[in-house]
Amino acid sequence: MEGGDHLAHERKKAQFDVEAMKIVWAGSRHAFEVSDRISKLVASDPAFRKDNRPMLSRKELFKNTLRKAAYAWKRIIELRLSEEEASKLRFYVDEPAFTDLHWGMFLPAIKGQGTEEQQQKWLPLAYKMQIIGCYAQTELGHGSNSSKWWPGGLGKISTHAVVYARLITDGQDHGVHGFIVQLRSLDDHSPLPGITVGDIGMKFGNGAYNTMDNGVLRFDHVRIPRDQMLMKVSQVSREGKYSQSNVPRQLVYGTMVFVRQTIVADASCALSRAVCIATRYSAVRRQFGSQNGGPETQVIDYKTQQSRLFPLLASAYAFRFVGEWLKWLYTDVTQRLQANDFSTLPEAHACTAGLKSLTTAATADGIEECRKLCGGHGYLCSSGLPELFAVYVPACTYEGDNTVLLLQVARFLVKTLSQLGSGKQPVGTTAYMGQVEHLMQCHCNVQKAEDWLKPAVILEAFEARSARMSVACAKNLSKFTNPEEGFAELSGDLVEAAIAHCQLIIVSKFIEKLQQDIPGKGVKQQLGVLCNIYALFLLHKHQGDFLSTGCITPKQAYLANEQLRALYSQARPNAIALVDAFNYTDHYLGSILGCYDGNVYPKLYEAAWKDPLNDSVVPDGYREYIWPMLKQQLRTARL
Ligand SMILES: CCCCCCCC/C=C\CCCCC/C=C/C(=O)SCCNC(=O)CCNC(=O)[C@H](O)C(C)(C)COP(=O)(O)OP(=O)(O)OC[C@H]1O[C@@H](n2cnc3c(N)ncnc32)[C@H](O)[C@@H]1OP(=O)(O)O
Ligand SMILES: Cc1cc2nc3c(=O)[nH]c(=O)nc-3n(C[C@H](O)[C@H](O)[C@H](O)COP(=O)(O)OP(=O)(O)OC[C@H]3O[C@@H](n4cnc5c(N)ncnc54)[C@H](O)[C@@H]3O)c2cc1C
Repeated sequence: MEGGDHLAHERKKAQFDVEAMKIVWAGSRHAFEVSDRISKLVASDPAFRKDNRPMLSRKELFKNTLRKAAYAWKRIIELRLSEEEASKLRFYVDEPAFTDLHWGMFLPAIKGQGTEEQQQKWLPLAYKMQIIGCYAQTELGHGSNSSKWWPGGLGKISTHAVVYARLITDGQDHGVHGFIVQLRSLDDHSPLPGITVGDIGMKFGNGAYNTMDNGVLRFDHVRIPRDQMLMKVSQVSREGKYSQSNVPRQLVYGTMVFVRQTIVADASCALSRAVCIATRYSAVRRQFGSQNGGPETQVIDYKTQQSRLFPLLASAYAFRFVGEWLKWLYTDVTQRLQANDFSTLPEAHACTAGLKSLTTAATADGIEECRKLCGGHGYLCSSGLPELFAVYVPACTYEGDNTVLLLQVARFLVKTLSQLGSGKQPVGTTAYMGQVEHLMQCHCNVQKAEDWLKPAVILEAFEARSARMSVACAKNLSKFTNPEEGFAELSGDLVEAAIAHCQLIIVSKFIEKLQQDIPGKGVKQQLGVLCNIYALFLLHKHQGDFLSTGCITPKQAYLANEQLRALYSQARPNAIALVDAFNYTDHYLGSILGCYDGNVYPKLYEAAWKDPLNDSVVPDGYREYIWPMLKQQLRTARL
């Protein structure tokens, strides 16, 4: 079948209002309209073409990124785009670039840690891109005194950086502080005296993250003017005297709380993109299994395909909603900080760190699973999945290695439990710890599979599992005379307790979302199915935790799996419409397998001929290497 909508029959099966779901996914009608308009603007502009990326050399690739970034900036100015629209435009251009760090970390670091005066001086320059900045924290080796290594945008483009370094005055070390440092001349871009700077080299995957100039930086007797130390948290006077404002020192790391929150939202984008590709292709692809000469089975109808794909679809929605909530939490903590209320900072840190860890790990694994779900064609660059994986997978490492971040959550949990003894009632995401006595001995009362559809039943099982795992860690820790030694020894268990706590947060925020008024025929019902799939899939995957802590019985675990299978059947007719609700353009998806019309095979065939290897029938190198070999074989055969 040529042309037309090859997925039309699938779209007709939908049992809900897809247009209404698009608004839910976007977050609001306004967000949907902005996103829809800007994604189409980018998709229709040939300057933003991206299908040639895997074919380009590093130098060509990088120059191409600079061209796109400059052109994007020109369009932002010409069209007088708002900050929201400009950021959407960069998102849909879909190419990691120095601008991510300029807008995503350099500016927020100055806003969060600079004094009013410093903000007035630096922000206007940065907003107009008269200076370009990056965020330089990580070192080549351990410590904060070797060479900076990794910062994006540093290698070739940034004129300035927020550099994290130890502050020493009068021989006294005051720990790590942030400094604005000019790196390159604003006239000819050459490094300033005493500064060595360059790119750290090619990274994983062709194209992929190699559009970014991650860099190395060394200083040799470089003087930073005193007023370029970011002084909101602590100050050095003209006389060299060090003092601290009445705010927690942890605010120095505030930019990380902000960026981790954006990374959670980004996880839902990356995962939904992979899931959209795999779902559409699974409906297009047919394999054996037909009876009585009918059409072959669509692979999406195999239960095994559903049990791998639908939890990822549900996860994409779950991450979307927890990301929305995390944005609210971040806004709330920011407002409190402005009013000198620092009480919720530890929770905001634990939530952003833990959810960043969980969502990026699941998304990276999920993209790879989607590649496998597409069979052999998933391995082609034209499927879009190899590049998506290569670009995405460092999210498990940047902004804090995922294991290190879970250990931060574990510390927060242990501290919360230890404060129960002194009567401090936990609030927010740890409020359930207040019922620890009940959660330690409660029994799940599921008797039939449908009982697992009750939100209160699911919540109690997840709360009991998390509380019991944290309490077990706390009890074991108390056996050590040296707490740090105990923490190191038990770090494996602590990480698992942190995962249980963060999974509870995601499940509970999905359930809370369903308690809101959600307009649109059948929309809430479909989200209910996805919420249950997400929760029961986690329960099934981690049933060892639930069983070993005595939260559920083996029979109840069996019933949860039975209910999960029934939920997959309910999701099946809606699968294509649920991915259509992401409203992705074919340009953004960048995948032949995931194209909206499902006309996959002619497009794959056509794309193959565009590969540079097919420019000539006989390849370069034939005369030089193949022809002599063939002749040699001929002689050997004659002998
Ligand atoms: C940028 C673009 C954004 C857009 C994103 C969407 C699109 C994404 C796509 C592409 C863009 C990719 C961009 C990637 C950019 C990457 C940047 C980086 O990687 S920057 C470097 C980040 N580095 C880390 O995260 C290191 C991890 N380590 C830590 O976080 C450590 O905690 C530490 C901050 C280095 C401090 O270590 P230290 O040993 O000194 O102290 P700790 O014991 O860990 O902590 C002491 C107390 O402080 C509390 N704490 C720690 N961190 C924070 C924080 N951030 N906020 C608040 N509080 C914090 C900790 O809990 C301890 O508290 P107590 O126990 O004492 O109460
Ligand atoms: C693509 C990319 C972009 C980046 N961009 C930036 C940027 O713009 N600016 C910037 O400053 N940095 C950037 N980084 C650096 C990034 O933040 C660090 O790589 C990250 O924080 C991890 O630190 P590390 O590389 O030192 O890993 P390590 O800490 O050396 O980790 C190595 C291993 O040790 C384990 N480990 C480490 N510490 C502990 C512990 N305490 N307990 C148990 N296990 C532990 C980890 O789990 C990991 O398995 C970027 C990195 C990447 C890959």
